[in-house]
Amino acid sequence: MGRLGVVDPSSYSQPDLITTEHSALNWKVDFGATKIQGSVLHRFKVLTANLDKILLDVRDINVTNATLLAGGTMPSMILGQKLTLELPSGTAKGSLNVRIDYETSSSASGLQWLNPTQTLGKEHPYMFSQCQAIHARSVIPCQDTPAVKFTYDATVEHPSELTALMSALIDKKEPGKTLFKQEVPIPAYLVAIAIGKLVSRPLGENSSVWAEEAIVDACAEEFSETATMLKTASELCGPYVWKQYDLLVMPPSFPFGGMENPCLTFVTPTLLAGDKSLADVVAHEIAHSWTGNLVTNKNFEHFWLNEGFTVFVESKIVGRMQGAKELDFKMLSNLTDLQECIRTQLNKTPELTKLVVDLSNCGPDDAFSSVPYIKGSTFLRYLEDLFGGPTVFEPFLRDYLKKYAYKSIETKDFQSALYDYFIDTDKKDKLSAVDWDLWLKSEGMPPVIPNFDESLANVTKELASLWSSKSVAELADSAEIKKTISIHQLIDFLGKLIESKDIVDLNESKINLLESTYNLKSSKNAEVRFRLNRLIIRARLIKRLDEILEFANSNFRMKFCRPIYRDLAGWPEAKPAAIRNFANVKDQMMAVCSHAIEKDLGLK
Ligand SMILES: CC/C=C\C/C=C\C[C@@H](O)/C=C/C=C/C=C\[C@@H](O)CCCC(=O)O
Ligand SMILES: [Zn+2]
Repeated sequence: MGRLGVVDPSSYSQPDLITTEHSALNWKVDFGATKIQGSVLHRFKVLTANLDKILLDVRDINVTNATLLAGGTMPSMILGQKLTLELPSGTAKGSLNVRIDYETSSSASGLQWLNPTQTLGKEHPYMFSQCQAIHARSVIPCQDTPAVKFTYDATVEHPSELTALMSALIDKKEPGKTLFKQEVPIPAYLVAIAIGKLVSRPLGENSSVWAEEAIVDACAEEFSETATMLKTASELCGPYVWKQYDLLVMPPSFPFGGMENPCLTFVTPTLLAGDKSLADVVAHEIAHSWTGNLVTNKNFEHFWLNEGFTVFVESKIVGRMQGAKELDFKMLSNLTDLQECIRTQLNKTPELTKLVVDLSNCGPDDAFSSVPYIKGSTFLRYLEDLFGGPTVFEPFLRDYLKKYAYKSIETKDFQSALYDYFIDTDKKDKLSAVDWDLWLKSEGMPPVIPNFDESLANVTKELASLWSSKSVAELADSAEIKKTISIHQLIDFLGKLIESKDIVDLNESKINLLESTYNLKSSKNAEVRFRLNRLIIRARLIKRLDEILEFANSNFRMKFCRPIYRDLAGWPEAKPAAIRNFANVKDQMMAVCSHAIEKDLGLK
């Protein structure tokens, strides 16, 4: 790929020379052709005199016409990975409007189209977008870089029996046409749309949950803590500027746990555990309303500024609601997952275990892992402890968020915020204690593990060591395994067991004992089912392969299906069936997911 731009290696669009201020979208959503047809009218601000061309990011977009509205001649276009709009010589600094007529491809990487049979209601089609990191360019010819933030409005024509939602406020609703407005500037990756047979239930004053009718009441119950989470987050981070906070519970093919689309978080239905135990993903997405959506990474090399901060705030929300021990347990549990990710997903690309990565020759989707999330939040907790704990660090966090709200920043901006805040205080000696290079540039696990409260994690550590070191007969006699543990401890314990180097007697009887001891067979919790399936694979129980594949087909959240396929790829007896299964279902996956699994299965 090479280093394309100084500001963002993943974009052609030269945000140092020109920036988008506002985009007006006019879309006809064609479910028959699985395409969006229409136009975008960009209002650009030209930052340099005599700019000769505008470069926009595009992927699989068919541009039919482009018009410079503010004088000048018709630009010519060269389509490819970049759309070049040539400007008349002598173009001055200032405002410039360009309208582009276009249609998306039916295989646009940022869109998914479901036919009625793939929905719960089975009667109506559904479509949705997922633009992070750089898929907005398959939906809109645009400056697809988080260095550029713009407001947008949209007029969307769609089948009148369906509801259209966007990452914006609804401005007007007519039969078959919905108008939207996002008045807070956002990066292109936060433009989002979903259209389906959707209904809503209220969650709070400015908050509702949307889903298909069959599950909407269960969703309202599962996410009933949303308003409390929002309030807690605002107390921590400052005023909530987006006016509305809605959740949309997506079809199972949604590839992520949640996506922080402004005004309308998208969440996976795999959070519906029936006991609110997985609702911390909502706390995470709410936290993004500040960390990520208001203060945004300038490019995806600094993704930890979005995700590390978000996990840090998420864990504080959880801590405020469930107590300090739960907070620390969550941070420690995350470290178990990070260990697994470094050992498996990133074992051939250790450079991607750095907090700040080099994306000159790597697409953001390929670099994605839990490192920015967990190493990033561990770094912030380390800094919090170093500077004197939450009473000192939380006021700094608010100051940082206020200082960079509405901006796009790099890691050095965070460094300077920390220096500016503490340099004239009695904490200034702590600034020189931070080994920035060690934290930002070294590979592997975090260089320092903070002093977390280990009381909840010790229980799971002991259980994992018991289950890995004892035989089935010894375990059956042990009183230890009969002790009650929380659902979060169960998830963490299973994760630790997966991470155990040796598991004595890992066979059918041990899996049976595990299942009966913790009622795993009846568990609706996707995190539990995911880990259990991985243990069944590790136990090489070939007769349970159908069950494993059934789980892999029940949702296409990459966090779950990728490790399952990776594990199956390492099991020669099961690999052919895994490949066959993948071939049967891959068309139901988003491109980001099917491409990743092709790699996991060694098909690419
Ligand atoms: C260092 C990595 C650089 C760039 C990666 C950025 C984006 C990659 C892309 O694949 C999109 C990611 C979107 C993530 C959305 C939500 C996550 O928080 C979900 C985490 C996993 C899960 O819970 O399912
Ligand atoms: Zn996130």
